[in-house]
Amino acid sequence: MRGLTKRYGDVTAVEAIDFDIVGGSTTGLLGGNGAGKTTTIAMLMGLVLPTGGSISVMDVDMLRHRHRVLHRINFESPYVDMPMRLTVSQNLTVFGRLYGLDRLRDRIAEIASALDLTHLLDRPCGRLSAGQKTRVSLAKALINQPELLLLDEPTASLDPDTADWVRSHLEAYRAERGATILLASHNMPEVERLCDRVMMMKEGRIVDDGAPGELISRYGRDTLEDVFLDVARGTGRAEAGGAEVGRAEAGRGAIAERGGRALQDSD
Ligand SMILES: Nc1ncnc2c1ncn2[C@@H]1O[C@H](COP(=O)(O)OP(=O)(O)OP(=O)(O)O)[C@@H](O)[C@H]1O
Repeated sequence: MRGLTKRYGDVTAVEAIDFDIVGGSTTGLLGGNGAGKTTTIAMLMGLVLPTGGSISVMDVDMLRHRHRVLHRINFESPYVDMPMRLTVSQNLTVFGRLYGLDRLRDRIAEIASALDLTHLLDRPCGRLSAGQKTRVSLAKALINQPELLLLDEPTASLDPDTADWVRSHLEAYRAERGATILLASHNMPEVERLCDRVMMMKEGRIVDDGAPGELISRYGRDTLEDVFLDVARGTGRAEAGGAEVGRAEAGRGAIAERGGRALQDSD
């Protein structure tokens, strides 16, 4: 993404953000409510048109030719319901056809088995529990074996056991397929576990960027949750003038530098 901006009338949801994501990595997008995470992901998928800037996914200009790459991408969010009256099987069939998959019956049987959904295939999606719905959403998100998987709070409202199960499945999928994952989450232990790198968003900007361990040490904290609170509240070592320290420690190129500048600007 380069200079990516989204304005809704007077509200600037995302402001001139730039980032690259390395193939095969899992990147976390963190930020408080309204920071711009969902808008960023929606622009990546082409669901929301940016006000300015550019997006390239797997060398395809998403704003001009997204149809060339959408079949290699998928998305999951518990906030997006599947059609309620269709059964699990019907829903997966619809999405599988949208992706133009061959041998769709076999693929549905395979993914249903992997996600423990076989006994639910004939049940309408509106009659599933939250955890079951999440497993169906995940099946939909993986049906085309995406190379880029976009996840918006994939474990929100799940019990700890089901959430752990979903995380393990995501880890296994990434390891097996070498997939690239972008994950917006408010769950810090989840981000620490899954992500190689974290981008911190605040008021539409990326204000810091690094591996979870790097951010924790840069802010002089014990957990990513503490770092999150520092960024959200504008407190802590890096926010209180540590941007230079952050840059020097990071020394990891343009994005970390931009994070530092954004912090200085907001100071
Ligand atoms: N369709 C819309 N029309 C107007 N404003 C919008 C619209 N969608 C989002 N916004 C605004 O854009 C900003 C960013 O919202 P966004 O949903 O991207 O944040 P978020 O980081 O995903 O938040 P959350 O963690 O609460 O889901 C917010 O101020 C929000 O009110």
